[in-house]
Amino acid sequence: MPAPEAQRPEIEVRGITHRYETGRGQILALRDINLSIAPGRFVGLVGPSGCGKSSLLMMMAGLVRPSEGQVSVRGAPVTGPAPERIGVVFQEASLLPWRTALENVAFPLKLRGVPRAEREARAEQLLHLVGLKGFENRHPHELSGGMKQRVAIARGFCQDPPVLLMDEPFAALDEQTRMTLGDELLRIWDQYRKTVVFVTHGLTEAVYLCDEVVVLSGRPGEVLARIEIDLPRPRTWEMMATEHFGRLREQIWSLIRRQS
Ligand SMILES: Nc1ncnc2c1ncn2[C@@H]1O[C@H](COP(=O)(O)OP(=O)(O)OP(=O)(O)O)[C@@H](O)[C@H]1O
Repeated sequence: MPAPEAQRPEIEVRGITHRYETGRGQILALRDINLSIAPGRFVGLVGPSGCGKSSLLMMMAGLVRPSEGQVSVRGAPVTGPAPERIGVVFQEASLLPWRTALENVAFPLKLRGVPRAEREARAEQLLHLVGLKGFENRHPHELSGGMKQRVAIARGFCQDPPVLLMDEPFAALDEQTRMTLGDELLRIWDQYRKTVVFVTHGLTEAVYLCDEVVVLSGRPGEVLARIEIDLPRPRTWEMMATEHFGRLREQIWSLIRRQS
C-alpha cells in the first residue's frame, strides 16, 4: 500500500470557471474545470487556440484569480504567486538582460536569501545539465533563442519547486531545437521528478513528453478528455514512428479537430 502522502494529488483544480471583463462585455474563457494531478506526473494541456490553456496555467501559478473555483498545490490553496511551491517557464525566456546566464538562473535563489556560493553552485550544475557549460558568463544578448530558453528552464528547476508550469516553452524555436530541448527537459525531469504541466500546440511534442494529455474544448474551455500516454520511458525518437504513437496523436487531434 502506498503511503497516504503518496496518494495525495500535487495539484488540484476544483470547479474553475473564468470570465474576462472586456469593453464589449464578458468573455467566458473556462467552464467548470476539474483536474487532479498526482506528484511527479508530466501532464500536457492542449486544445484549440483561445480555449483558455494559458489562462488555466496562470491560475495554477496564482498569477490570475479565477472567477469561480480554486487551485490547490500540496493541499494548500493557491492565492498568489508562490515561487517556492510553483515555478513558471514562459514562451519567451524573459531573462534579465543585464545579468549573466549564471546570475539569471541563480536569481530566484538570491531573492530567497540563499548564500551566494550555494546558489551559484546550484545554478552552474543546472546550466551544465541543459548543455550550457562554458556559457555561464554570457549575457542574454550573446545567446541564441534556444540557449535563452535553456537558461529559462534551468532557472525554473533551480528554484526547486515541486511544481513546474510551462507555457509553450519551445514555441518560438525551430523544430530541431525543440526536439533536442524536449529530450533535455525529460532528462532533467527524470532526475528532479517535478510535477510538470506543459501547455503546447504541438501534438507530437505532447505525446512525446507527457504521461497524460488533457484536451480542452473550444471556448469556453472544458475538459474534453484525459488521454493516458502509455509509452515506455525513456522516450526515444524512434517511438514517434510507431503505430501506437501515431494512434495516440490521432486520438488527440480528432478531438481537437471536431472543436474547430
Ligand atoms: N486579459 C484578458 N482579457 C480579455 N480576454 C482575455 C484575456 N486573456 C485571455 N482572454 C481571452 O480568453 C480566451 C482564452 O485565452 P488563453 O490565452 O487562455 O487561451 P489559449 O488556449 O492559451 O490560447 P492560444 O492557444 O491561442 O495561446 C481567449 O478568447 C482570449 O482572447
